[in-house]
Amino acid sequence: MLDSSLIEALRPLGLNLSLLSQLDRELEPDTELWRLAEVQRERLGLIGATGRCEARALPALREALLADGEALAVGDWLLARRNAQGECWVQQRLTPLSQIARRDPEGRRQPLVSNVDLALLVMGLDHDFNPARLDRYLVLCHAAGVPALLLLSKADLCPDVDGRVATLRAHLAQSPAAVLDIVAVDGTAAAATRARLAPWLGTGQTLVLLGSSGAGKSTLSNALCEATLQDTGSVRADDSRGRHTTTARSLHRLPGGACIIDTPGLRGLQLDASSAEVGAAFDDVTRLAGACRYRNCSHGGEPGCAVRAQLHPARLKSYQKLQREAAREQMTQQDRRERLALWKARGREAAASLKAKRGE
Ligand SMILES: Nc1nc2c(ncn2[C@@H]2O[C@H](COP(=O)(O)OP(=O)(O)OP(=O)(O)O)[C@@H](O)[C@H]2O)c(=O)[nH]1
Ligand SMILES: [Zn+2]
Repeated sequence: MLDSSLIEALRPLGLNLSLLSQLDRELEPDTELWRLAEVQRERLGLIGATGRCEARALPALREALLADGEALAVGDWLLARRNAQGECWVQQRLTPLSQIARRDPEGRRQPLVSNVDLALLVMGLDHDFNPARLDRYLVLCHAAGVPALLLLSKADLCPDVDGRVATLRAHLAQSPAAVLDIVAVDGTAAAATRARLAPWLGTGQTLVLLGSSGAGKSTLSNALCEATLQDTGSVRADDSRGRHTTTARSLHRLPGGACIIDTPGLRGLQLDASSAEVGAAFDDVTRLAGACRYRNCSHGGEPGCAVRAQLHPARLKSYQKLQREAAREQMTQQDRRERLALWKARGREAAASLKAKRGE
C-alpha cells in the first residue's frame, strides 16, 4: 500500500488501481515508485512524484527479465531504491497492464511501450498516406489490447482532406470499431491541435504516438506539451520521409494530467502477432467469412466468397499479406526451436561420449 497523497501525486503519471494492487505490502522506507520515461542503453530516466531521477536496473532484475524474454520498456512502473552513494537502482517492475511489441530483425520480441491506454496512429496526409500501413499498426494495437485513434497530420498540406478521410472510412467500412475515430489536424497549429485532442487527454491517460518517420509525431507531441521538447526535422520535399529526428522513446507529462510517449518512426515494422491474432484484428474478414459458400474459403477466387464481395480490396490485400507474414514467422520460430533441440541433443551426446571415453 502507498500513502494516499502519494497515490494522488502519481495518478497524473498513469498510476491506477490495477497497478497498485500488485503492491501487496508496504513499500520499504527507502523504496520509491517511478515510471520509466526514457531508456538510453543502461541508463534509465525515471519520473515520479518528486520529479526526475536517473537510475540503472539491478543485474538480478535484468537477468530475470531476459530469462523470460522480456525487457524494460518506456511506460513501465518500477520500484527503485537509493544506495548510500545516492545512486538509484531499480529492483522490481510491476507487470505491465498492456504492452505494445514488435519483432526485432533477429525475430525476438521487442517491447516498445508499456501501460498505454490509447495509441495515436499518426499518418501524414502527404506522401505518408498509406492504408496498408494503417492495417499493420492496427494489428499491433489489437494484439496488445490497446485502442487506436487515427491521427491524420499535415491537414494544412492536403487539398482534399475529406476525400482522404472518406477513403479510410471505406477501407474500414466493415470494421467500424477498428479505430475510435479519425481526426485530421495541422500539428503546427498547436492550440487548435490541443483543443481537438482534449477529449482524449484525461488525467492519468497514457497515449503513445506511433507512425513512420516524418509523419509528424514529435510535432504533435510538442503541440500537446505546449513546449518544444523534441527537435522536429525538416522533411525532404521529394519523399516527405523525414530524417529520423526522434532517436529514443520518451514519456512526457502533459499539462492537463495525461502522459504522452513519443517514439521514433518504425521502419519496416515487423509484427509480433500469430495468425490467430491477425485474424482477431481483422474482425471484418472473420465476420464476413461466415457467409462464404465454403467453410475453408481462402477468399482467393472461390465462388460465393462474401469477403471478396464486401470487403474493400485493399483491406483484403493487407489481410492476406499480414497472414502470410504471420505464417512465415511461425515457421521460422518452429525451425528455430527444432534447431535448438537438435543442438541440445548433440551437446548431450558429446558430453556422454566424453564421459564414456574417460571411463566414468
Ligand atoms: N505543414 C505541416 N508540417 C508538419 C505537420 N506535422 C509535422 N510537420 C513537419 O514535418 C516534419 C517532420 O515532423 P516530425 O514531427 O519531426 O516527424 P516525426 O514523426 O516525429 O519523425 P521522426 O522523429 O523521424 O519519427 C517537420 O518538418 C514538421 O515541421 C503538419 O501538421 N503540418
Ligand atoms: Zn471467402
